[in-house]
Amino acid sequence: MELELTELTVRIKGRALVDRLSLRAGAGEVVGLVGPNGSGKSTALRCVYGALRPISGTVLAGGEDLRALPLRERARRVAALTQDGSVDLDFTVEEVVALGRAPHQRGTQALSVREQGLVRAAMRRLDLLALADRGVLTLSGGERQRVLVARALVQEPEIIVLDEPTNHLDIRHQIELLSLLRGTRATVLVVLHDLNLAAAACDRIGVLRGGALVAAGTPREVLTAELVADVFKVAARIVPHPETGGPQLLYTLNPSV
Ligand SMILES: Nc1ncnc2c1ncn2[C@@H]1O[C@H](COP(=O)(O)OP(=O)(O)OP(=O)(O)O)[C@@H](O)[C@H]1O
Repeated sequence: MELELTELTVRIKGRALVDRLSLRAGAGEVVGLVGPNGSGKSTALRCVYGALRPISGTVLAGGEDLRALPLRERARRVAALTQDGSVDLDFTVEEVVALGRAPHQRGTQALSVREQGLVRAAMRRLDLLALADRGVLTLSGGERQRVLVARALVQEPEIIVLDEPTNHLDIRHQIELLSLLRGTRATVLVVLHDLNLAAAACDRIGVLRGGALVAAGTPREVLTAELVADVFKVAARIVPHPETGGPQLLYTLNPSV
């Protein structure tokens, strides 16, 4: 399902945190949102999953204004993995993953056999089967993050938005998560800080600075040494990945900082 942000603006106390942002993710595309700290990435995502109301602009999912949809319908279409997606109650891993079915259920009905299969499959994909009966409050940060990703998959959304989902994950699980996002049929909008992972995982990338989109296109079009120096204030050499040909950034530490 296509996701389209049009002229999205969020203003707080006269300051535009997001400034006329227009960005489109075609059905099944993985689109990355990158930018320095405070550039408005999380704020833009909050508008998509409905936690924040922009002062102007629209978020269309499959051509329909998300804000006009009933909450349940919105939850069926869009799954969000947020920065503040903590789990406060001491449910087990399996119970939290199963909560992903909530938007599809009526009342307190038990999960169907198919739904139980979805929960098991998501736990398997996120390497959680061995933790199924553990209380989520006892998990490490990375394990908990994987539980939240599994819950989002179980929701079977058309669109997944994720705010720095690789936070807390070791390198194996970062790569597995991004591979999984590439493998899902859902449309993905993902905020990433690691530009090399963004280059590898995304069909297209949007770059935010001061709330405004300053570049958008394929990783190869967007991730140039000039843009990285201009937006991130970092000198990087861009080399082609030996297997994929995609851009990879090499940095040199600056000992005088
Ligand atoms: N409720 C608020 N009131 C005032 N300023 C806010 C509020 N929420 C966010 N901001 C400011 O808006 C700007 C954008 O914040 P946002 O969290 O969207 O940035 P980000 O690009 O996701 O940053 P990071 O990479 O650090 O996660 C920041 O300067 C932030 O301090």
